[in-house]
Amino acid sequence: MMRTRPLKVALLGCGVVGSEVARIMTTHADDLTARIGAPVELAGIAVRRPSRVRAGVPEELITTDATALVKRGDIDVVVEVIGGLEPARTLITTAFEHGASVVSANKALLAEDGAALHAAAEKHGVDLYYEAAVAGAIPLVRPLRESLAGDKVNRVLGIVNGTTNFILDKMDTSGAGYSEALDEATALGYAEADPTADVEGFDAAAKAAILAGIAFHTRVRLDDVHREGMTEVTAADFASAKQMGCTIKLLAICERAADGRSVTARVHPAMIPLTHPLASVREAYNAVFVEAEAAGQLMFYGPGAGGSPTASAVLGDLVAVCRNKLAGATGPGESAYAALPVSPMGEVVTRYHISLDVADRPGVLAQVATVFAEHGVSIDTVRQQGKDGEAALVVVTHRAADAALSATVEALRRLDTVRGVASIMRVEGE
Ligand SMILES: NC(=O)c1ccc[n+]([C@@H]2O[C@H](COP(=O)([O-])OP(=O)(O)OC[C@H]3O[C@@H](n4cnc5c(N)ncnc54)[C@H](O)[C@@H]3O)[C@@H](O)[C@H]2O)c1
Ligand SMILES: N[C@@H](CCO)C(=O)O
Ligand code: NA
Repeated sequence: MMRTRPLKVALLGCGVVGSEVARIMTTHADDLTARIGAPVELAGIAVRRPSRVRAGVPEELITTDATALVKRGDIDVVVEVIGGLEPARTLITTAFEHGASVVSANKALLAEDGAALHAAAEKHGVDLYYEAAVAGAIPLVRPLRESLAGDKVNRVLGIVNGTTNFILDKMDTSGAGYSEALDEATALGYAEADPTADVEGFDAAAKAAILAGIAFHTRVRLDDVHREGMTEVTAADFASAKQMGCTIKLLAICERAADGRSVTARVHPAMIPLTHPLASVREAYNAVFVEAEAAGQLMFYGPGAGGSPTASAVLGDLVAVCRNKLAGATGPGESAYAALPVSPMGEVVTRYHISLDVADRPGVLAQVATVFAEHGVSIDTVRQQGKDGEAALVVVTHRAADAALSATVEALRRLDTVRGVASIMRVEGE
């Protein structure tokens, strides 16, 4: 039966995502009402700069006092699309204290403080939903939290940052250098004025922390995620990748250890074979593989950023939390009962592609091979190309602990016959 008293929604932030949320709430009001079972009313929109013209956004709803809006007492749901840690954290907590459920797109905050926010939501009997925080429009948080709640997820591997995928794709397909590709990403509106969070891997690491936490029923924070950005990937790395039948992607990888007793989460550039489905994820798209014991391998693909796709995920959450409100219930909260330790990067088992500039004389290859053997790292392939008394030596290893692989590289750097390490890249997806 349809309820006539509307559910009241407060929107915090009216930028790229918020303005699309307001637009869709207005244009699709009838459908949203039918799907929820009650009308939803945009009761207020908190902004920082009220003078900015926002096409289609009802002017009378605009306020600069976000705190007063969430404290009003008649708000059923707060949609937080401001971003950053503060004031978002305090506003969300205040919303819970005043009985409102919260829908947020804020991966930085959730990766930093998810546990405390979930606890606060639970204490006040309200929901905290955040599908938009990971991979934009792609349904991933709720499939992991709900659809796969009966399975055992062993691995989540994917491209979760659109800006960096766009840059790497340009470098691969057009031979552009990093800064040229970044300029194009900025001109097209993918990269922000300060692209640090994207290119240094912070954005992807926050998403990896959220995904690992849900997938492994374990608390994983941003600090637990090993993070390497993509600013040092060069055209030479792409040339090496091509020779191996690979491309380079910035990957987020969350894994359960083989013995099941610990987990790892990491973000770094890696070579993947061109035959791997992630290799064909182009431009600013995202794609995530989930490997679960019973389900096998699942792939989620789609637009991971942008106002309208991200608003789609926010609206999906809004419908869900409104339905819960009407039912007098809440959806699933934090599930961290497994409490598995998060192992450091050194314990991750992976493969390296190492390109060395060496002296081209007898015994050098044997010397290099000895360093690998001394660190217990087994070599898969070696390729050598000589020119003018120097040679480029490309070694691809078998799987070994990351600590042993990086110690091998350090020892190689100390050899007189090794003139330089031209590129080191992990190899994934095989
Ligand atoms: N843009 C995307 O593609 C995308 C995708 C997924 C998730 N997100 C997340 O969505 C959130 C919003 O992102 P965005 O791209 O819309 O950012 P944005 O910068 O375009 O919008 C944020 C808005 O919040 C306003 N704001 C700042 N402080 C405020 C305050 N105290 N009160 C009210 N308003 C305030 C800003 O003026 C700005 O207009 C972030 O958490 C972001 O990580 C964005
Ligand atoms: N800056 C992010 C936005 C989506 O979280 C990206 O490029 O993917
Ligand atoms: Na999503």
